[in-house]
Amino acid sequence: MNTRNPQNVVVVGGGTAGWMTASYLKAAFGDRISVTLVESGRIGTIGVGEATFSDIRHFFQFLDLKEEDWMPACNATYKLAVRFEDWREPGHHFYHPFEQMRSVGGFPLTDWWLQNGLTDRFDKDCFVIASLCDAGRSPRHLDGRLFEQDYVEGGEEPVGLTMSEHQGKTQFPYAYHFEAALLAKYLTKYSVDRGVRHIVDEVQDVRLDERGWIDHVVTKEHGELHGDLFVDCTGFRGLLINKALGVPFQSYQDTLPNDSAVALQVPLDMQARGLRPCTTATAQEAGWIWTIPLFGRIGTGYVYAKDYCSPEEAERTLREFVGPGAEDVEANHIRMRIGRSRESWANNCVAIGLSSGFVEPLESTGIFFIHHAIEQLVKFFPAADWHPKLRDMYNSAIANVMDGVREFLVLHYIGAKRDDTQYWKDTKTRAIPDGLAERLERWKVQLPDSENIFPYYHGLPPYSYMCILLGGGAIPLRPSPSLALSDDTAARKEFAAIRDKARHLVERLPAQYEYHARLH
Ligand SMILES: Cc1cc2nc3c(=O)[nH]c(=O)nc-3n(C[C@H](O)[C@H](O)[C@H](O)COP(=O)(O)OP(=O)(O)OC[C@H]3O[C@@H](n4cnc5c(N)ncnc54)[C@H](O)[C@@H]3O)c2cc1C
Ligand SMILES: N[C@@H](Cc1c[nH]c2cc(Cl)ccc12)C(=O)O
Repeated sequence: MNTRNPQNVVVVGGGTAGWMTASYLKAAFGDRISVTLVESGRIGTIGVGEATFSDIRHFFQFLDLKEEDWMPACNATYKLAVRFEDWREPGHHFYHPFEQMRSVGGFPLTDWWLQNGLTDRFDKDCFVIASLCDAGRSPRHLDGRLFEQDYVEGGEEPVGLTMSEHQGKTQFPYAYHFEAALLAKYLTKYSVDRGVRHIVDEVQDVRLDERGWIDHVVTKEHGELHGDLFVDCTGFRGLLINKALGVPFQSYQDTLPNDSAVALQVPLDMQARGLRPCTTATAQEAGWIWTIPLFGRIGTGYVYAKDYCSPEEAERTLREFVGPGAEDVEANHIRMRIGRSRESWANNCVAIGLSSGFVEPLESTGIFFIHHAIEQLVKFFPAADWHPKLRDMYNSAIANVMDGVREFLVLHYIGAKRDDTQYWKDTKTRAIPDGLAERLERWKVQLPDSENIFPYYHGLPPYSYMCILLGGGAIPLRPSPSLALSDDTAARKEFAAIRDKARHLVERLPAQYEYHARLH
């Protein structure tokens, strides 16, 4: 048995994963551990404009960072939803918002909507946020007050819980868009100020001891770096976990074929164009394009499967989609490794970020995976005996989160009615993950609920599944038969209350640009 006190942590990699890990570990354990972060000055990071889950606010709270400090430093904006365009048919859009589903008489409002909705827009009938997004509103008034929701700011939200403990309690109404490279820079200062040793150098070799545990890494200019716990944040390379320790990578490519992306950062006049308070995912012939509105620019990119589209074609499509403004901007072509390392923690190495795993950025889950992994690392942090059960529980939690998200993403493709190209036709006949086929049959007669979705914590509540099913339009759905026999007065009242509230808020809330122009 190993008896190495895991107090000296070496983080290899200085992307979002590396700096989020270093800063969080310091915030959690202070000077009771030492943290060294080594990052290459030559090998770049995957720093595109990024979108998050709302849970990321717990990360910032844990580090005691305030929106007014970190947001301007990272060109950050609020994200109220993901807007899906053209997934059902050209010109159609729907939202997946950060807003809890109301229920009436024990049935979700979407069930009542299937029975007898006010309009043909489930999202506008059931969520206030859909109207705020269509109208480009900010979730805060100019004096900083959050618009009134089931989540009441300054209320009773417990602090110090992990994301999984928060799930299902309240739903915070927004997440963020920010520039990942700027956040990494911001967290570098935070970490170094709190004692993280920062080394800019390249790791050239990883030396194992006789049991196959990492003894030290060898750098080009700083010699050997010894540690007890090594965190692999080297991105798609997986330098420690895959290359040195030989942990196999399990691809998700059979069910999620998108393996490439081309990205652009386009400076735009937001004052003239306005600022959408959501991420947009626009379906394309061989994938989809993300549009992430940052303050002063948009981050945009085409995610596609190279079996169906060449990089040149993808770049051309993206540039046409963006229109004027991107002519002088250089495109960043990225090959994505889709899937996960079979184990993210092996011996004394924990992989966090892209080295642990990645699914395409369709629901902005990359940073959520990182945040979740760090919380789990703190929860299962080893003692001197490195009890293998702690490692096993960590590995199960990470595998479940990724496998669950994979299912949710696959649903986007089989649930989308679009089938006008070979790419979209093939989305309807491709293999799907074990378990999903059976769940789909259930959802056709009963909308997703906590009992019939992927059975382990993976960040997504049942209502998220409802949005994708109702918005995509390919899967035939029906209301619970019981509703036809029930009095729908209360449901009608709820639909009317949502419509009135949305109208009231659209009139009173400032435009997203106006709010952010004050903040920045
Ligand atoms: C196209 C695309 C779009 C995405 N969009 C989103 C999104 O909207 N929302 C979201 O949450 N996530 C998104 N992600 C995921 C997100 O970008 C990553 O999860 C996040 O940036 C973390 O990356 P990382 O730190 O693991 O790796 P990287 O950013 O690749 O960083 C790797 C680090 O390792 C260092 N390194 C590598 N080798 C060595 C070596 N030998 N020695 C020393 N250092 C080394 C590099 O210098 C670098 O600092 C997206 C990813 C892709 C590919
Ligand atoms: N707990 C996550 C999950 C979530 C709930 N609603 C949404 C909406 C979107 Cl667009 C993504 C993610 C989510 C969270 O609150 O962030």
